[in-house]
Amino acid sequence: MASLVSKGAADKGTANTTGARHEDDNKVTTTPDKTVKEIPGKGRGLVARVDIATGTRILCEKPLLTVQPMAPSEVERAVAAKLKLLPKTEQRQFLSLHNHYPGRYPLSGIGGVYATASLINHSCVPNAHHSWNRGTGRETVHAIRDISAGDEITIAYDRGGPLLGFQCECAGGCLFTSSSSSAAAALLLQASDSRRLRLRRLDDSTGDAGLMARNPGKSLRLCRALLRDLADEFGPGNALLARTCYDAFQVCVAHGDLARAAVFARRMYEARVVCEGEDSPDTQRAAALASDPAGHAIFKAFGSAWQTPRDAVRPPEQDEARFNKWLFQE
Ligand SMILES: C[S@@+](CC[C@H](N)C(=O)[O-])C[C@H]1O[C@@H](n2cnc3c(N)ncnc32)[C@H](O)[C@@H]1O
Repeated sequence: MASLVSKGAADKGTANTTGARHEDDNKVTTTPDKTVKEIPGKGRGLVARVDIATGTRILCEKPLLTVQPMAPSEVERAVAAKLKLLPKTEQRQFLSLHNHYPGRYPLSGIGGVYATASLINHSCVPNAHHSWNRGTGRETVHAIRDISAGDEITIAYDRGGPLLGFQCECAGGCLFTSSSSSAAAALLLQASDSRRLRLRRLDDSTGDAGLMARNPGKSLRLCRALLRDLADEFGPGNALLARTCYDAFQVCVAHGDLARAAVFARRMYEARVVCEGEDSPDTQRAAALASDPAGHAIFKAFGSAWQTPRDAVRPPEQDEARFNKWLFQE
């Protein structure tokens, strides 16, 4: 979409892997920009060999194999059958991946089955984001922070906590918790911890359709608080940020406010470009909504009390304080 400022993979050039070359085309885990290394406490991990700028596509990979959804007891058999059909090198790659349930499910305990993406370890403060591109049928990994040569490339497996199923050794918040004794680190941790608690609470309430209908002003204020915390905690390109922009978009569009809805859709687009790339269906949908917010199914669903045209006059975006006052109706 020409009118939007692209900050994504297509424009970034420091690392040499781009969407143009698919990783599965050569099935190597060491490329000019990244390699596999032993990481203390985590097994193998993926490490950058060059500086990688935010928004760069690090990986674009087809699964080694896929199985249709079925009962858990049948998955083991289906995986075994598919595995037999793969070339020997790929069978070996598959079997070398980490198994979460080695005794019980020797094959299906190996979760995501990608030759390279499956080697990326978790961090509570990740520098990359992984997502499934349903349009191309590939898993993509994008840098969501600038990554320096020698840094481990990490993703967030989930929202952290006990669900991970292993003792997290990442250099993010949880490391501070377990081993840091410095006062500065303790302060950082405290700020980050309370932000994360707030994040979870806010995240649970921002998508509440009842609140959007009854009290859109409050809904928007919750989105504002969440967006601020998300940017502080995870940087500019994260999927939660895109989702929160979508919540704010919905609040506005459901009450007929196309001017603000268009701004939130554009921000959602910008966040998605960074973490998923231009070819992601969700990025493309965000771009379409930014051009035509009224095309959304819930346009004016809760009335038209906030009605504005898409191109209504607004403060200049460079004047951040004034612009945000307008955007969040403060
Ligand atoms: C998808 S695999 C990642 C590659 C794995 N390190 C390997 O050598 O195959 C996931 C497993 O890696 C390990 N792991 C990933 N992130 C970790 C972390 N932050 N701390 C400790 N172990 C981690 C855990 O054993 C986890 O079950």
